[in-house]
Amino acid sequence: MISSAIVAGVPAVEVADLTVRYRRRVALDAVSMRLSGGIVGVLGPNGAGKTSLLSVLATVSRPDAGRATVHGRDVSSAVARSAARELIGWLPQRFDLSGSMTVQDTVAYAAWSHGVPVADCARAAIEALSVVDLEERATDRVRRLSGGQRQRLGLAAAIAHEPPVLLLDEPTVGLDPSQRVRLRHYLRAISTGRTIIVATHLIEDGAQLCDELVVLRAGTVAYHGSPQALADSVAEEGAGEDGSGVGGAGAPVLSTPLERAYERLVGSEDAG
Ligand SMILES: Nc1ncnc2c1ncn2[C@@H]1O[C@H](COP(=O)(O)OP(=O)(O)OP(=O)(O)O)[C@@H](O)[C@H]1O
Repeated sequence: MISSAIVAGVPAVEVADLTVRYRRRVALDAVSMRLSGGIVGVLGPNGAGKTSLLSVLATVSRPDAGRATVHGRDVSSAVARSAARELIGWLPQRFDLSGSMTVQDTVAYAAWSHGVPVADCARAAIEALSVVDLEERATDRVRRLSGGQRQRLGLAAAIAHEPPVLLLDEPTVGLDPSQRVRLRHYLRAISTGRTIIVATHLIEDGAQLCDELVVLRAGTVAYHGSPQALADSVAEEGAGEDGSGVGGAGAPVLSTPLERAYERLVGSEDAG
């Protein structure tokens, strides 16, 4: 499905003046961006608008104004939405899995619900499970998996129909450090030819996983560019420091230029 969806010159994701409101609260305020390939980290503190952005792209919610397209398909138009859905893999922040289903059936069902022919679903499930090293658990009931394994199962379910665009909302939350490293490794392994958008409040994800960063602050784009360029924006100012941190007594220790640049953009509320 990846290659057939990609049209030369059409960005994988395009968002123009996207606005999302919840009553009077503005969650996204005329946000615009174009994304084409690689792993994009959408960073920002709590309430910055990350989930609101991903929910619109995932066709889960509709914007109040503006437009969003995935490989040219308008995700907010009733007509184009179902076509867009087949191009998108979506791993929400919280998801329910039936504990009584087997691991393989869970992924096969996800594949079928995204347009994979019934005859191909079992194979698609095993392929997706092998990406996240869960193929040996294929016949186990979901209830027997650990939290980290469930997260990997969620990822397998999101990629089983081989979507060109993956939307992952806080995929590393709740994982221990070694599981976070493992999940990032899986994401890197499947990133070729895809656009993977990872909403996270962990600057560590941005530094270790992402090719590109979009930093949201109060529903607006505070930064869009490479992690390196963001880090460079404060690196020179840090000359003379030993790199061990900033701030006085009681201030958080921010040890890398990227952390310091991010902190400068979003304030001390959440530096990862
Ligand atoms: N269903 C809702 N009803 C009312 N307000 C909401 C709703 N969902 C989100 N909001 C508000 O919209 C703003 C953006 O929320 P959103 O969940 O998109 O941010 P976020 O960056 O994903 O935050 P977090 O890191 O906490 O998940 C916040 O002020 C939030 O309180």
